[in-house]
Amino acid sequence: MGYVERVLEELEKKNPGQPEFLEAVTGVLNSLKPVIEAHPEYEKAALLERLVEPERQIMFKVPWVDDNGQVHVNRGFRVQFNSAIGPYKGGLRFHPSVNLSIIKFLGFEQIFKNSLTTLPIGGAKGGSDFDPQGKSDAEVMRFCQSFMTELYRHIGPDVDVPAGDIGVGGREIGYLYGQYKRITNSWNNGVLTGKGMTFGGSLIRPEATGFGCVYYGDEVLKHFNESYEGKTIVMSGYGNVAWGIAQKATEYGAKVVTISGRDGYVYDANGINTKEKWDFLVEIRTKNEVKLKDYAEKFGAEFHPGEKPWGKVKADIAFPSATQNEIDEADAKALIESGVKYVFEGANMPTTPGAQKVFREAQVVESPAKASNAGGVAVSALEMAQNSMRYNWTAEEVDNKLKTIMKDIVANSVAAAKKYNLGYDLIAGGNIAGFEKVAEAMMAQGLY
Ligand SMILES: NC(=O)C1=CN([C@@H]2O[C@H](COP(=O)(O)OP(=O)(O)OC[C@H]3O[C@@H](n4cnc5c(N)ncnc54)[C@H](OP(=O)(O)O)[C@@H]3O)[C@@H](O)[C@H]2O)C=CC1
Ligand SMILES: O=C(O)CCC(=O)C(=O)O
Repeated sequence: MGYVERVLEELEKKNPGQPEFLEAVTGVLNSLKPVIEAHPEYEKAALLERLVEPERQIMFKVPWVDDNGQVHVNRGFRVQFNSAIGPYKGGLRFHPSVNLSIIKFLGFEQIFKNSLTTLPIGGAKGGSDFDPQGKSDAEVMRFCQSFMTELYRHIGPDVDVPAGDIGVGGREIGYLYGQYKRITNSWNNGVLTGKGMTFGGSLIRPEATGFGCVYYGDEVLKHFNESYEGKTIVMSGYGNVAWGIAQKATEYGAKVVTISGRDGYVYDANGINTKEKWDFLVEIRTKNEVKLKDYAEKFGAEFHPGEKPWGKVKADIAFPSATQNEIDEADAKALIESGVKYVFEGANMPTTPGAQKVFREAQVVESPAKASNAGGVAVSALEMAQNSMRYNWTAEEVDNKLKTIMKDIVANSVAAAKKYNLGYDLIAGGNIAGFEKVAEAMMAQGLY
């Protein structure tokens, strides 16, 4: 049994009931095998064992009161996974499915994603099983205040800098940051990223993950002498990530025809291609009374309740942008039959290992989420830089930096795969390029 297999076996024993975490680690470690073989010193230094164990895992209770005076208790998490290359950095997810396995998988992925950005940020993730959907603003505020009343002692501009993820957008970040400031009596270099533009937020951060994903795809398409012009895109989600993808892909000449949520998907044959439609996505996300089916009614599109968008319409490119494991083997086969040749991942780990195998065998080009959705955290790091400088860059300046970062991520991933004779393998290349920097930093910093 090789080093990687032994580490995976031990990991499985130590982490029962954490399928998402095991899935993420297995995917990464298997693709690192050529690197591990080339570096026998890693085994002696137990580098992989140290890499898969979070530096710190914090779990706490979050009591809050609803509008009727009823008290509820949710569970809060922050997993500070790896600080080898910078302060812990990663989003907070508020969603009923949140548990330790999901936060650990996201935190583990974040280590390599943050490394790929080339910026000095370590990996972390946090969140709660609180569901902001259906809650009033006042309830969301009280929950955020209670959550931060514990979290504040574990974060700081040089320690850990949280941001948003599913269920945590500008509103939640505002409430969390307000409570942080109240408790600490300090602006503390912004502490959270994704803040509002009037209190330290960076221009382009709301769009960054989606824009970055489209920029990443553009580089890949160029490699195959193709472009977005005239292509049809199927996409899941309608949130922060999907919103940015719809805008930028439209600007690049493609037509995005689907959005989706927990309750089904919408097919808009005319394309999700106007400011009015993009603004409506924000309304679905932020207003309890507006739902996906209202989009269909308002814009003359089709709503398909209870269904996923995969393989239902002819398309060239898929951007899964909702949640983990949302494309399984059957979905992958359906996507291939519908004509899809490229899958650019907006969501974290949206394809199951079985789906990845199907894509690989059919020579569908797939990006790993940690590379193609790194634009969000990259602009978060630019927000940290602007906050430290007490200065704001223009939207154009931030967007240009984002484009360069995404271009470099593709180039570095391709080069890493080439170095190990793996061909044009964006998944292995992304994992290897992200890992190499972290491994070097861990080896240089001694045992910790
Ligand atoms: N925000 C960011 O900057 C970044 C986000 N990501 C990843 O992108 C993905 C989307 O995040 P984001 O756009 O920020 O989140 P949002 O909360 O803004 O949107 C989430 C979207 O996903 C859908 N969704 C959530 N859970 C499910 C589910 N179980 N089944 C089907 N649809 C679901 C939501 O629909 P509904 O409301 O109906 O559930 C909604 O459309 C996540 O994987 C996140 O980790 C990655 C990098 C950065
Ligand atoms: O902006 C950030 O710090 C984190 C974004 C995020 O959660 C992610 O990249 O998955």
